[in-house]
Amino acid sequence: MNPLFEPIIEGILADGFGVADNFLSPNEVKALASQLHKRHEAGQFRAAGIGNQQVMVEQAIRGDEILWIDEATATPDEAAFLQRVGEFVEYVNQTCYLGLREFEFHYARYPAGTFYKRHLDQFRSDSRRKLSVICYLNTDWQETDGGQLALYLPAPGGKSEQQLIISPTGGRLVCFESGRLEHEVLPATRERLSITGWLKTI
Ligand SMILES: O=C(O)CCC(=O)C(=O)O
Ligand SMILES: [Fe+2]
Repeated sequence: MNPLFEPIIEGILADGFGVADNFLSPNEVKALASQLHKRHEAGQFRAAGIGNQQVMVEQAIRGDEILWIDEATATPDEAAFLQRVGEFVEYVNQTCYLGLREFEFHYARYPAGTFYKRHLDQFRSDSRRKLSVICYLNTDWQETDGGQLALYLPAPGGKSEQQLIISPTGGRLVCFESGRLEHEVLPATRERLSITGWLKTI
């Protein structure tokens, strides 16, 4: 049993989502946030898209900028992050038989005031996306900073759905079934940083 990964798996099996508060250490959070900022200052980020919409339409839906993390150009800290994700994938495959084969991750930077409206992560009809993973890189995040992840949990038996609110606290990892849980990023009053990705089948 892996004490870091097991609670995430148990959460996914029981509730459709799992949370681990110390997936990254405070030092790892700081190192990755600083590399995110360096890459952002170097002009490597692009406005995130949602398909073939116009930019104005897209900004009304999501306001983050992203940069895909490429193994070939990864810094040692980024490589260490991907390595831990790889170990998690292996663990999921041993315990859940989801048949995960690949993963893809990007940095996301939400400038103050931006958000991502309610959506499902398989919107591009990429049904290979099985699990969505988000890891937050925010040091000293306060309740009043906003920017929470809202998960919409379908209630069984036609009862009304439940909204679950999760703060983007540094080091915290959230994982949920991509095709099942609608979710939303609420507006934040300060810059909000994360690494987001998908664990996929072939
Ligand atoms: O950053 C988050 O909390 C969620 C991001 C998200 O939903 C996405 O990138 O698809
Ligand atoms: Fe999403």
